[in-house]
Amino acid sequence: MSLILNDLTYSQLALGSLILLLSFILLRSKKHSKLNEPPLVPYKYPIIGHTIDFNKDSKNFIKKCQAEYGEIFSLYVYGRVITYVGKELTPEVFRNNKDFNFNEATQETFPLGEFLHRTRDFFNMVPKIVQVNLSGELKLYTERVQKQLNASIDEIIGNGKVLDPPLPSIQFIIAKPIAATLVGEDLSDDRELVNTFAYVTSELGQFLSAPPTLGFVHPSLHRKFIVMKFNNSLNNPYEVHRGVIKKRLSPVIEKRLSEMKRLGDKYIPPIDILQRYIEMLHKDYTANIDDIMDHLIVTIFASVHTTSVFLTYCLHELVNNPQFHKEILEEQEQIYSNNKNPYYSTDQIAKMVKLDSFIKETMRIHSHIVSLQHKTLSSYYTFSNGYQVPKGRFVYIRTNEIHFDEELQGKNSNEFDAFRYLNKNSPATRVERNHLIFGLGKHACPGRVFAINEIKIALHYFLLNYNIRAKSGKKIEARFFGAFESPSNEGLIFEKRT
Ligand code: HEM
Repeated sequence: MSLILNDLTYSQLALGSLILLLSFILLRSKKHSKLNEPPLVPYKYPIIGHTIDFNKDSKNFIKKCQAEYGEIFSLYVYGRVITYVGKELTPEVFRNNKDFNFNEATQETFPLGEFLHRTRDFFNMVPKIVQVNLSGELKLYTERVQKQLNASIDEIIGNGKVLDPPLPSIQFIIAKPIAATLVGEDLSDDRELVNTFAYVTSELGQFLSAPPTLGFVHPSLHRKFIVMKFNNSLNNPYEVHRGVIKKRLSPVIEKRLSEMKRLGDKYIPPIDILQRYIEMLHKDYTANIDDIMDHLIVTIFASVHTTSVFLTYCLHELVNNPQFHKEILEEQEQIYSNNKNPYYSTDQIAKMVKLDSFIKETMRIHSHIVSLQHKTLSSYYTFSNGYQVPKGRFVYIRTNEIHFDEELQGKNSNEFDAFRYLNKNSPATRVERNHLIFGLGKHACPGRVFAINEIKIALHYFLLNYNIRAKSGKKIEARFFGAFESPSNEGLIFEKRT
């Protein structure tokens, strides 16, 4: 027994030494770069670098580094040198989309392409379809979204309820109208399918979440580990959800293709995003069902969780800031009483300007400390201030700093001002260098018009129908995991207004 233990200790020691050696080699090779790199903030512990300080209190740590090193600096986190840029250099990262790429960097933490066994450019048509056929044709979907939001709010909250925690219920509420838009209203009545739309992203995220400690050995190992976990675990929630989507959609896709073939020009195509994907991906009315399904899955990943998180933050800020409640509610009541139809038109929704400003302000104050990671693709890139980053370098944006910068945001940037954007020609859908929640530049979120529209309608109904308060009676604070912000689990009480 003691011999076995000794053997084990020896192998652990050997592995430990190997990790140390590899890490030193990697670190030394980085020090020998000939480029004029941004300052690497000094750190106490080799290998670990800034990982602990960064995770313990990202906000203050980044603030301290900014105060000392200014616009651009690098940290050594989980075995990787990462460069962080502030408000001056951020537009350069977005503008130079041949030098920096968001998707390439995201693939390291969430390698969706590898999960689905697809090449990098397989999903290239998704942003265009979302931009042109969803956000660009909002009028086609706006009634449907209202109808389904009404139905899901009624189903989940009805005459009043405590949502504790609120996010899972909000995910369901948001998923139903998105399902109606992506695959049609008939399928959006299928509870199991809507559950899949609602929870596939968050359940997969939880299943794969692990601190990237393997990065201390080699930066690429974490990605390899999660791909292995994704492919080899028996309890991967994705497989269950994919099964549900396949079972429901296969017959629908097959039926549509056969009718398209049979009826030719006389075929009246259903209005939904599934139809757009079928039209783009079929050849002579034959299509690989998995190809179509995976495009849809990528669209679900991009849309449901993001929208649900921000709607939840909006509810929290409504509760946290009662001083704005009366004015916002009055706007909703006025729009409601002026409406002669069962549903609002997009023009009427555009008149909810106070609500729009409130949503944009909520998005401003709820940004991750650093985010919008980009991978450097060119052999090196020289910033306008002369600093250079090598190929492969991850560059993060200091989003929170930008979102609270007084020069960019105006007075009292630390306070919540629901009407900060009112009469400023700055709607929530606009991407600007001082508001990065939807990114910036060529790859800025193409779904933002749809998302803001959905959040607005949901809040409009919530405000008209419920008094909302925190279960604890206290201010609701978001949670932070390192630099990553997530909505509080604090319960919300919805009381039906009479
Ligand atoms: C509040 C909700 C949402 C937020 C906060 C959000 C945020 C973002 C961000 C930060 C990006 C990256 C932008 C960049 O690289 O500069 C992005 C990209 C994208 N989003 Fe959204 N998004 C939301 C909702 C949606 C919805 C509803 C859809 C679709 C129905 C969608 C589809 C996409 C797609 C396809 C991309 C990739 C764009 C590209 O690579 O060119 N998003 N989103």
